[in-house]
Amino acid sequence: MKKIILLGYMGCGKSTIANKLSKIIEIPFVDLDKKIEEKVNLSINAIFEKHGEIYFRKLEHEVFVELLNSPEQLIIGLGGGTPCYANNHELLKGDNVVSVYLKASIDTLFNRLSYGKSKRPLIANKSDAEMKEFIAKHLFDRSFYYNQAQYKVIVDDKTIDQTVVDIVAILA
Ligand SMILES: Nc1ncnc2c1ncn2[C@@H]1O[C@H](COP(=O)(O)OP(=O)(O)OP(=O)(O)O)[C@@H](O)[C@H]1O
Ligand SMILES: O=C(O)C1=C[C@@H](O)[C@@H](O)[C@H](O)C1
Ligand SMILES: [Mg+2]
Repeated sequence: MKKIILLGYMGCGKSTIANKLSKIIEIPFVDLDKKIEEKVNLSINAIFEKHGEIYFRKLEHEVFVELLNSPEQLIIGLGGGTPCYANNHELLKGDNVVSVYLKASIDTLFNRLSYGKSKRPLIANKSDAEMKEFIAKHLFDRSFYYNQAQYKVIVDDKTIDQTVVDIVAILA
């Protein structure tokens, strides 16, 4: 059974969209960030603080591969950086997955990330101007990896339901 993978920059809506999609198509949703937190019993913030980003990226790769190898059909919501490390982008192209990039503009990401940024260690301490500049550069650097997904859905100006409908159409 194919795994459905949702990917994209922090705040593009992976968790929100995957939760809704999961209810509609009745396939369980696993959030990779949550799975990592459960595995080591630490928040993502604490993992970055205590062990650093390199440790986090190794763990992220391990947990991603474990999920891909699990026997159940799953929707997997990746972390914002997952495709960009440890050759994880190669795993987006396999026959055993359907991968969907939720593509959001810099403005959409900035608006969505302005709420609750303290939980996202990469932007937690940035001012609004710094954050916008950071998102623009970071998104540019990451786009190559995100574009390795098999499908792309533009999420700007769409409601959660509209984006879910677009993904259901891809899966049909
Ligand atoms: N149309 C929309 N589609 C998806 N999310 C939306 C939409 N409008 C607003 N949001 C909000 O955007 C915010 C970011 O969404 P979410 O946390 O699902 O992103 P994410 O991609 O999982 O981020 P992260 O990579 O940090 O886990 C949430 O507060 C969500 O409610
Ligand atoms: O974009 C990123 O690199 C990250 C996104 C989050 O989902 C978490 O996986 C973590 O905060 C790193
Ligand atoms: Mg999320």
